[in-house]
Amino acid sequence: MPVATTSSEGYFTYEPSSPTSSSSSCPSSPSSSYRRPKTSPPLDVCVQINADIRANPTLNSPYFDLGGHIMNREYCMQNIIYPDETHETATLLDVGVRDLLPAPVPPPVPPPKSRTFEIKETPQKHGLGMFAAQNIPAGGLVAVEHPTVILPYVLGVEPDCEAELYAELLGRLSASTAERFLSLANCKPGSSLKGIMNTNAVAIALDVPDVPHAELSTHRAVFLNMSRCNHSCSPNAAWHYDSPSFSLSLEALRPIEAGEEITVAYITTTCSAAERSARLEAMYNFTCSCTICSLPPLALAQSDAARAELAVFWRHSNRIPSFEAWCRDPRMGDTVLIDAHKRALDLIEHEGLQVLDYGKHLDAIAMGYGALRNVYLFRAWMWRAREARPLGRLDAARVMQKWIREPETFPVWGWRRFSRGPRSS
Ligand SMILES: C[S@@+](CC[C@H](N)C(=O)[O-])C[C@H]1O[C@@H](n2cnc3c(N)ncnc32)[C@H](O)[C@@H]1O
Repeated sequence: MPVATTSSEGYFTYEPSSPTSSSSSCPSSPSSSYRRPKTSPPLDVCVQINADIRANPTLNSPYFDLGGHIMNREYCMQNIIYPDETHETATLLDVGVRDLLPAPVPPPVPPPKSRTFEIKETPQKHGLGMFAAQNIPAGGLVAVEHPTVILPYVLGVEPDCEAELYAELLGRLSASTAERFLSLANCKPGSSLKGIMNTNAVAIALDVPDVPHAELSTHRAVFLNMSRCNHSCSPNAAWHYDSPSFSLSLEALRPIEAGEEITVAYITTTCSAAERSARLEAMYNFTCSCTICSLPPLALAQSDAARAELAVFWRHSNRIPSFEAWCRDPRMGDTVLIDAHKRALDLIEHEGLQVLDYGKHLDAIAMGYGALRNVYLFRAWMWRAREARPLGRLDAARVMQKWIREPETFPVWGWRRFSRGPRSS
């Protein structure tokens, strides 16, 4: 069993303990576990990390307290063994999280039947990237993959310990997998394994125990293929993590042509180009040269304005009424809600931001026409909403198909009773 060395300085120590010290429900290799520190980090470290974590909406942890958090951690390293043994995952997890991993790990979502992507050099010298090997329709599955390495979002150890833990984690992978891992990009050359982890990590949510000072559900996962996706501020694909099958899927947000680069968004795409640039520089050490960021100044300012408008779309309850309020209120125009969603769709399509609630706007427009009992437009927009569903979601597609055939079975059919609009049924 690999044994980690003990750090004598700093606010954390970790020591190997018996591999049988905690039971695992997950099929796995022997584990090594590390107890947590006896002391808290310096106050300034706590204050900074607490502020960052509390302010990060993705982490959903507004009361995060680093001191309490790390005192309650007991990390363990363990490999996940898959039924078909075609993949390996080395994990560094809090034992409470490890015990909640799916057992047995099911196979991932079935991968596409034919080769959908290839990894090759990008013409813009962004290193390697993922490219479509065939035409992929909107909602199509590009790839599906188990993670190779998983670790907590916040690893409460001092830098020396961290480097040792990463090295040990890598040592748990086979030589060929470790070699592929080491060939991944590193945006902070010189920072070795930590740099590779941070450059390539995808945030995934794992189940965490419901206890005080629980581990954050957000974890960092590195993938050998998916982590090759480069960033775009108008991405044509998005990652989806499926917790039960322990796999990450990559789905097309709009049609992708054979040979086109497959891109995802590393950061929030609705902030201004200047903000995006600052974040990408700080986190990934590159200047974005995507089609949007390369626009001339006037067009870039218009893009910023469009994105700012989209960012607050759902927050403007005074400007955009709720569906129920619109259905009840005869003083509101028949198309006020529909027009607002159509405007958002136009902005999304212009900006290439299908990553933002594209399907939700289509659903809302179809719902609006359903409430107005406009059979023709209801069918047309429900068709578009159905087409925008990821291809694998067969249940949703079937239900929508039924509504298209029999509009009066749509749950909110005719809810806006005082409509003066066209009524075709
Ligand atoms: C997760 S890796 C992506 C794959 C990487 N290109 C490779 O060769 O493995 C992230 C790194 O790719 C590069 N990169 C990604 N998107 C980029 C973009 N839009 N413009 C320039 N470089 C980019 C940056 O060096 C970044 O640190």
